[in-house]
Amino acid sequence: MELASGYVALSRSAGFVTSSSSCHFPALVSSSFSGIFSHSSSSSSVRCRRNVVEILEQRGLVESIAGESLKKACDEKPIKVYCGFDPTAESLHLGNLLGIVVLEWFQRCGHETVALLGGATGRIGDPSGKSAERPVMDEATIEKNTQGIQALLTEILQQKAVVLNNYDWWKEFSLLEFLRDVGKFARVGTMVAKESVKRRLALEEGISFTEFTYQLLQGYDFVHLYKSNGVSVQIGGSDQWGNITAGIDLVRKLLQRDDAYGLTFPLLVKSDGTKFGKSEGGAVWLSSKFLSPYHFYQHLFATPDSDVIKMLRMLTFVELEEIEALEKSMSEPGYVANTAQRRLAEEVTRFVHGEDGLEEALKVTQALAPGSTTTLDWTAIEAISKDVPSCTLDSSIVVGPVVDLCVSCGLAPSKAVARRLIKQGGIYMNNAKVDDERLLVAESDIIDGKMLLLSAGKKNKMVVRIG
Ligand SMILES: Nc1ncnc2c1ncn2[C@@H]1O[C@H](COP(=O)(O)OP(=O)(O)OP(=O)(O)O)[C@@H](O)[C@H]1O
Ligand SMILES: N[C@@H](Cc1ccc(O)cc1)C(=O)O
Repeated sequence: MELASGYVALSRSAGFVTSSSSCHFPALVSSSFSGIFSHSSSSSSVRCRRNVVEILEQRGLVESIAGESLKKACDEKPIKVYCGFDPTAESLHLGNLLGIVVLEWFQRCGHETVALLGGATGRIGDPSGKSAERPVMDEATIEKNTQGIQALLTEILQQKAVVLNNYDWWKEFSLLEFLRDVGKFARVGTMVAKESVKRRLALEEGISFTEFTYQLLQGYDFVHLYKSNGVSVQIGGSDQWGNITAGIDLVRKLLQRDDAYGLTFPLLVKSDGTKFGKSEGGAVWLSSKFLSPYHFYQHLFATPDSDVIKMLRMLTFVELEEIEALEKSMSEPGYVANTAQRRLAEEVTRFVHGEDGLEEALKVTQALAPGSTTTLDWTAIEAISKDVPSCTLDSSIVVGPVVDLCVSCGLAPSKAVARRLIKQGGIYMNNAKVDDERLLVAESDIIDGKMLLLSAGKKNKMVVRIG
């Protein structure tokens, strides 16, 4: 593992550090940080008085630490920590959520956080963890992606984090200034030895000068944030180690300060060992524009038993004792299947999509459960319509024989099939079984005059909107 010279990499595994409940930064408790050291009413959102690094270690959220005294520094006074996000897509995904969760832990322990948008670095492309050059993004895409990610970070972190964009300082930095003020302090030998560069140099394609310089851009961000915002800690996924230590080196050389630290967390992987990302397809997007809260909830609900406890530790703020009790109960008789998954899905959906998003996810889950008889209202159907096929029909077509409607909305290929399905008890309107093939759909069946839900069998659904 590469090290920023003079720094120690402390690899941790989850769960072996004993907890300390001593109160930190006592002088601040009663003033600007009042309220931080208390338990909130919900057991799932605990404001803690413990050392944030210890908490992260116990939850399996520490891969390596650069800087022996980080833990002590976190005890002494509130510090500022940052995590960067390059705008490589319009939304972040479940893997990126770890960085947000770690920032939130720092917040909850009384520290301050900065979420950095990589408006500049996104134009260069981080070679970390990549086996080929990143495609150059056009300005419009970078702008759209930056806005999408900014909105997401602000929403999830509820305006508690300061959100900055590194384009704001890079756009005014001339090449000459960069080479003289930053480049002069960077050693090519150290840069070439970074894992991200070594791996690419070993391949035929090699690495462009542009991506080779990426570590200096991220490194200088740390210098800038240290100088102008007092940020002394950078966090990131384990693949960010080289960039983070590059920043610590630059802080030492440019600012003659040795109190900059780094902390990396392990990459979140699926049960098959592949990482939650966006290249491998099926990204679990955090933005509801790309994945509805219902589908997001369902992804988490589908976590296998073998991973659910680890995910609860890493992705939620549920207390460890509660998670341990849940783990124990899973092997006991009487355990209701998926209790742990339900808790995971609820907690993470609430964190990402808020109470309203969770409510929507639960409503749709309930309404779409095979054979559900949930009474539907307009908001439930509206929520469902994001997740099941829908069509728009004139009310004159909707009102009339249900058999006709089954055909006109595309749920059944013919009236004969629709009749047979009704005889078999397989057609539902607004989750109520249709038991007479002669049934006429009335105006009153159209919920709020806007839509109705038809189902054929347990899984085939169609939202019919009135156009
Ligand atoms: N599964 C993950 N677990 C933890 N952190 C992750 C995960 N995936 C990405 N990250 C963090 O988010 C940063 C940005 O991710 P990056 O854009 O490099 O790749 P990605 O979004 O995972 O996409 P891809 O799937 O294309 O590799 C990474 O450097 C990494 O630190
Ligand atoms: N390199 C990080 C993003 C980042 C950008 C700038 C920074 O200063 C820090 C982090 C990534 O790929 O996700």
